[in-house]
Amino acid sequence: MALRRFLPGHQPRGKVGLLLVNLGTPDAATPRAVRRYLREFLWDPRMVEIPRWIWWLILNLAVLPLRGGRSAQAYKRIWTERGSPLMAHSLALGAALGRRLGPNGAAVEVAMRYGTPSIADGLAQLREAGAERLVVLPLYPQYASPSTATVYDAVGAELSRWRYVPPVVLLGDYHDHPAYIEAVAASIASFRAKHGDSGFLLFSFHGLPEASRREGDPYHDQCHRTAVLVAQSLGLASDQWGLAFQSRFGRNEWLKPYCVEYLAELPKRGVRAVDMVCPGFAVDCLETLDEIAHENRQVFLDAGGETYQYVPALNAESVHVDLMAELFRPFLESAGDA
Ligand SMILES: C=CC1=C(C)c2cc3[nH]c(cc4nc(cc5[nH]c(cc1n2)c(C)c5CCC(=O)O)C(CCC(=O)O)=C4C)c(C)c3C=C
Ligand SMILES: [Fe+2]
Ligand SMILES: [Fe+2]
Repeated sequence: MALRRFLPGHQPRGKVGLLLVNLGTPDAATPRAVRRYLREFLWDPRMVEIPRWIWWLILNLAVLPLRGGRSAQAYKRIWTERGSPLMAHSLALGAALGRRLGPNGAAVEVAMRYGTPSIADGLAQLREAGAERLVVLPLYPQYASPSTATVYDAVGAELSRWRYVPPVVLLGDYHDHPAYIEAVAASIASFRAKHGDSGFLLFSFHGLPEASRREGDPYHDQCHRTAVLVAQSLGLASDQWGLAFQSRFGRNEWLKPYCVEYLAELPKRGVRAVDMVCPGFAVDCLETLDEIAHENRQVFLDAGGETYQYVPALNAESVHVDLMAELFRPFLESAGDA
């Protein structure tokens, strides 16, 4: 699909519609709702790149029956009065950004790549709000095909059904954007000022199959770059921080080191206290609140660790709203609004 883009030096004026897109999450912490969510999410060809018929069999005969119940238990542990944390934090971030940028002539909507509110709904809401230009931001600081690019697929598929497609900008990663690095560093510094500094900071990023790195996905390198820049900004020496990848899925090799193995090794190196941070997750979700803050804590303590703290994601904190506003600023300015 050819998207009409804003042209340099020829920016159309008028209201801009900003769409924040996150992954999606089950609408209840029940095996049925979790299976429905996983079926849509894991059937995306960018998620699992093996022949479709083989994957169909594995997904429907093994993954969904086995994982539905287990994941539902995990979701139950983190569920809130406002539903799934990923949804609650994403909506709160979108609302706060809307309050911040509304006076600049921007409408803000939040959509999920899988489930609801859908990308189709989000784009339609922006059109209803009178947006004459659209800017889409996948809420993933580091680019990966199964996270960032699949958002582009879905936006393109929806707009291919529109008669009039306004100018659209698809934003990419912001893994080394100074405002992002500053926001992550500030959030770690303020957490440590409040709760104490464990002396070692472990950055944990969602994993990807190792094959995707060989095939040119920049995700691995972008995660490293983010961690180096944040560590530099905090003035950390090389023995005061590390990087690992979590959430391995299936039996194939994924990006290494694996977070659980890294944590189990740390006490053997004499590191018995660790602060965990997951800057690849814009908002807290199952992967941070359950896997990192809960399950991996036990891994570290069982291996001889003593202190384990999790630094929350940026969520809807004002530092995150500032960051989002900064990423969108060039598009507001182009309309003479900011
Ligand atoms: C099938 C393999 C998976 C790939 C590849 C993958 C990439 C990927 N995912 C995120 C962000 C999130 N993933 C989340 C959950 C999650 N991810 C997978 C699998 C792959 N992800 C599964 C099976 C699950 C569900 C968890 C479970 O059942 O145990 C989440 C949290 C969702 C929530 O509801 O809270 C996020 C966020 C990225 C950024 C990414 C590529 C880099
Ligand atoms: Fe994932
Ligand atoms: Fe996980």
